[in-house]
Formats: sequence, C-alpha cells, structure tokens
Amino acid sequence: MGVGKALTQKGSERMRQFPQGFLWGCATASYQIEGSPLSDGAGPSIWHRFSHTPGNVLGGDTGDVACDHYRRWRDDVVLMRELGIRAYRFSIAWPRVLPEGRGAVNENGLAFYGRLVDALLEADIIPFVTLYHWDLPGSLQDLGGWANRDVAGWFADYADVLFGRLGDRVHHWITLNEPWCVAHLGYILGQHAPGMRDLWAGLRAVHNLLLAHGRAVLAFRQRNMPEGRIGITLNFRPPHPGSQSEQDRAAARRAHAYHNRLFLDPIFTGRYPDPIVQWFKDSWPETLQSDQDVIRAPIDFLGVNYYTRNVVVHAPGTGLLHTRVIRQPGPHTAMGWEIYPEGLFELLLWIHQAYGSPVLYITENGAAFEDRPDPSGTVRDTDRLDYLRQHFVQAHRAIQEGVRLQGYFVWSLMDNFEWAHGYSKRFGIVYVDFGSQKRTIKQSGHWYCGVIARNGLEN
Ligand SMILES: OC[C@H]1NNC[C@@H](O)[C@@H]1O
Repeated sequence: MGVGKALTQKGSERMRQFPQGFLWGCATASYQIEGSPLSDGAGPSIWHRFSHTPGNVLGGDTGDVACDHYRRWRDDVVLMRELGIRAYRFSIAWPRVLPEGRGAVNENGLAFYGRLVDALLEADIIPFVTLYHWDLPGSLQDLGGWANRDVAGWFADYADVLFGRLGDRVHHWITLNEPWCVAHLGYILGQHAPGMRDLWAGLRAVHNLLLAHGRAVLAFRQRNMPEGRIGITLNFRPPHPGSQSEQDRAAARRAHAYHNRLFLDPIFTGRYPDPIVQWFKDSWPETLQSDQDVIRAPIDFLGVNYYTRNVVVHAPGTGLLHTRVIRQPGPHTAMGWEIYPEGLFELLLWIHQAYGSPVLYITENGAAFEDRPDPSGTVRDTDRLDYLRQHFVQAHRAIQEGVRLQGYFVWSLMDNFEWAHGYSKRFGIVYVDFGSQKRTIKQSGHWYCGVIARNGLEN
C-alpha cells in the first residue's frame, strides 16, 4: 500500500484515515443565507444595494430572504448537529454590527452572533468566524470602499469590536474571504458588488485589502488571546498551460501570479509577485515598506478555497492578462467548472513546499449541480457525493505527503444565494426549498455524516 498506517485494512474495505482531531465542517456566508438584511438596526451592505439594482443578479434575486437563517438559526444548528459536523465556518455581516461601518455598535446585531456562537458551542461545534465575506457597509463604499486606504483602519476597528465581544468564545478567526474576488470581480470586472469597472481602483483595493488584513491581525495580537488563532482565506485556481509552447507557458505563469500569488506572496514574503507589478506597470499602486511590514504580520493558518483549475493559453489583447481559459473535455459542475480533483493535491503541495509548510484548512470545496427531490422527497445528489469523495482522497494524499492540513469545510451547508447567479446554483449538502424554507439533507449530506463519524473514507 505504501502509505503506512493511514490506510488500514478493515475487513475488505480499505480506509483512508484522517488524523485524529481533523476538523470536518461546513461553510456559509452572511449575505448568502441570513436574509433580514436591514432588521434590528442593520445598515445596507453593498450587496443589498447591488442585488436591488436591476440587471445585476439573475432573475432579479436578492438576499432579502435567502435561507431565512437570521430567524431560523436555532433549527439550522440542530441540522448541523444531525450532520455531525465538528466545526462551522460562517461570516459576520459588518453592517449588522456597525450599521455605518464605523462608530456606534448595533447591539441587536452583535447579540444575534453571540446567540449563534453560544448555540454552536452548546452543540459541541467549533465556530470559525469570517470577519468579511463581501458585505461591506454601503456607507463605507460611499467613501470609496476598498479603494480608499482608510478602509484598513475601519476594518481593524470593526474586527477589534468582535475580538473584544466574542473572543472569549470564538478562537478561530478569518480576516477576509477571497480578497481576490472582492477586488477583481467587484472593482475591475464589475460582476460583483459594488459593480465598478476601474483597474486603478481595483489594484488599490488589492493593496488596501491586504493592509486591512494586516491591521486586523495586529489588533488581534494586541488582544493577547493565547487560545486564539487568526488567518485569511484565499481562493486558488491552479493554471495549466494549454500547450507546451513558450507563449502558453508564459500565459499560465501570468495567470498563476495573478490568481494564486497576488495575495499569498505579500502575506508570506512581503513582496508582490514581480510578473504582476511589471504587467500592470504605471497602474500599480505605490506601496510603502511600512505597509509590507503590516501585511506580512504572521498568521496562524491559511484558509484554502479550491473548486477547479484553469487550462490557459496566450490570447493577445484578451482580458486583463491576455489569456484565455480553454474548456476541457470531461465532467463539469453546474457552474461550468471542470471537475479536477488532482488540482487540490497539486495546490496543497505547492503551498506546503513554496511557503514554509503553513497550517492549512480547506475553508471551501464543493460543487453546484442541478438537484431536485424525487417524489419521495429524497435528493439523490450522487454527482456531488462523488465530487466530494474524489477531493477528500486528494486531501488525504496531501496529508500523507506531510501537508499540515487540519480541517475541511464543505461549501456549503445548504443551498443559498450564489451572488450574481442568484438561487440558480445549488452548492448545499442540504437542499433548501426557498418557497417553504424546508431543509432536506441530501444523499451527500448523509454520506458526509458517515465520513465524519469514521474520520475517514471507505473505498
Ligand atoms: O462559488 C461558490 C463559492 N465560492 N467562494 C465564495 C462563496 O461565497 C461562493 O458561494
């Protein structure tokens, strides 16, 4: 077998055993599940504004109701307990806690998250809190949002409120979710809130997001919470060249630097990837050495979001990087993303080897498929179950190679608002009937419950 004790022969089955204490969980985000965006004193977020602007979201969907989690959170914690998850990653809506983004705390908003945390702990589920998962207070966007350097201080102050009020019970903090998406989709392409198409603003958003992350890490250290751990979640798409031509290999290097190293390098090395700085030339923001020292404040773990890879070719004059993604033969998810489980192993090993073996959590991995209940109400999502199984196998391979992977959060706990796709894409291991709000654990959810109970995979 060649992989030692982790593969144990149990009867005729071969088990892929994960390390003891491995944290199996699920992930969600505030705007995608909560609903009630303006209840109890909450302020409007940029996604509330963006989804209410006609043409931005498929079908005119908004997060006004979503999964109604703001009101159904108790039942949802019971659901998590039924699934047997050991940890739950969720985000806090900044405008619920600070309606204006700065200044007065909205105690009602804070109390909602305090109750949720207490219920999770009562259910023996470890909370992982994401401080920012895209719902910036609208009032801060009115001041330039992530393109305004002052946002770093606003974010650090917001984070510090939560460290002070929840830090006694929450010991795992994620500063930002996928800052690449925030800048690229929100400020450069305009496909996400705030819907800007401005390269200059987008590149400054990149830098200010990193500065905000570093400032929040420093604020966390100031609190001196020895049990606490803080990190950041980045999304990755390992690029493969469409051919071995030097042009396509160079295109893949550009894509790799922009998609995968843009945030990783400054955090771990204090420098932006040279190919990117050169590529953007005079559009690149001026960055102070003192900024880099803040940005590279040591973190305790890195959150890795992986869904698929990109096969990239050189495409003169196309898009930001003069590259094009080539659709591959073989299975894809409902998002049009190639199913490429090996990419998870490649990614984890690359980070492990290139960035000093950091502690890692897979903070998102999952798949959207066209799910529908059968006449008996059962949701047989075998395609999602197979997707997850194949990716768990790759995660196990990485652990066998020494990668310090300590947990895996499936995206997502339940079907939810998939940004500009509205409710048309279902990622949940729990089916949500958005009319009745009825939750139904899918076949993949029942299977995942077994994986967690065995802390491993049977072949
Ligand atoms: O597209 C699926 C997920 N990707 N990462 C960020 C999440 O908010 C998305 O729903």
